[in-house]
Amino acid sequence: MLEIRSARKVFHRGQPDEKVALDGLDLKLATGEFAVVIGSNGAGKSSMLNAISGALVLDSGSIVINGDDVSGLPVYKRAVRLARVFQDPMKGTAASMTVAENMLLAELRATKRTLRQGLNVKRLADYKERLALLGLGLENRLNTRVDLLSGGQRQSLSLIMAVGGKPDLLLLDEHTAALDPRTADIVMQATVRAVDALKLTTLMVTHNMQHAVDFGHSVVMLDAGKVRLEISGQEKADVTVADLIGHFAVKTDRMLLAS
Ligand SMILES: Nc1ncnc2c1ncn2[C@@H]1O[C@H](COP(=O)(O)OP(=O)(O)OP(=O)(O)O)[C@@H](O)[C@H]1O
Repeated sequence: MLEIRSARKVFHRGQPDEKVALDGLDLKLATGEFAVVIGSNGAGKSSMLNAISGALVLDSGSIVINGDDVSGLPVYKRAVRLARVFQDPMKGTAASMTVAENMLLAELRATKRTLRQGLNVKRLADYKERLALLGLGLENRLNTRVDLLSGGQRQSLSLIMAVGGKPDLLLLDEHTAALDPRTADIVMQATVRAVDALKLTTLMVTHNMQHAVDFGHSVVMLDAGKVRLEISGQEKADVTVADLIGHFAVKTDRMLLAS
């Protein structure tokens, strides 16, 4: 369960370039809910994810995960409970380590164990099985350094590492945006399988309206640091790309009228 309560963040307060990134944002996600977050550039999507992960300290408001207020916790303490996959395939993995070593690191981080428990036969078999589900041949590259993988393979590995520890919350930050369409599709299918199988509470930010239509239980549209629209249930099942784009268009019309 995730609750964002009246989150507010202003950058460069009182200066000519003041920016209100989060303007009293409220959002509630039930355990196991998969919400897709959309919104125009500057709407506050990244700021919201950063506020959840602890990378951004709120001016006011709170972040509650499974009933615990984590607002005062630093990034590394929240990292035990949540996992994040970034747009940049370089961000989620350690380049100079092998695929297997990266998976071990992710496992140890999630289970709070020490590095003394190394790569054993059982672990390697488990990693192989999990990687095989991606259909990218990564299961045969356990000893390959990650910087030798393609962007798509690397991003897929980031996803597998992120979900391996069954986090309380999964944050997907435009995680398929830098991939070619076929690889993006593979990563999205793997995402949906993992989220469904592990019943992960998930927030996925995307600019891809087809993904917003096709995936998730709900769509949340941010605008100017607030939730502008929430669609779930039958309404979500029936929504089209044109409907979603229409909501962006209303804003544009409003802006034109105001100018
Ligand atoms: N570190 C920062 N310093 C100053 N302003 C910032 C900073 N981070 C974000 N902002 C501003 O806060 C607002 C929200 O930005 P944010 O990056 O959260 O939007 P976004 O919805 O993720 O946009 P995009 O789709 O372009 O990634 C914008 O006006 C942005 O310029």
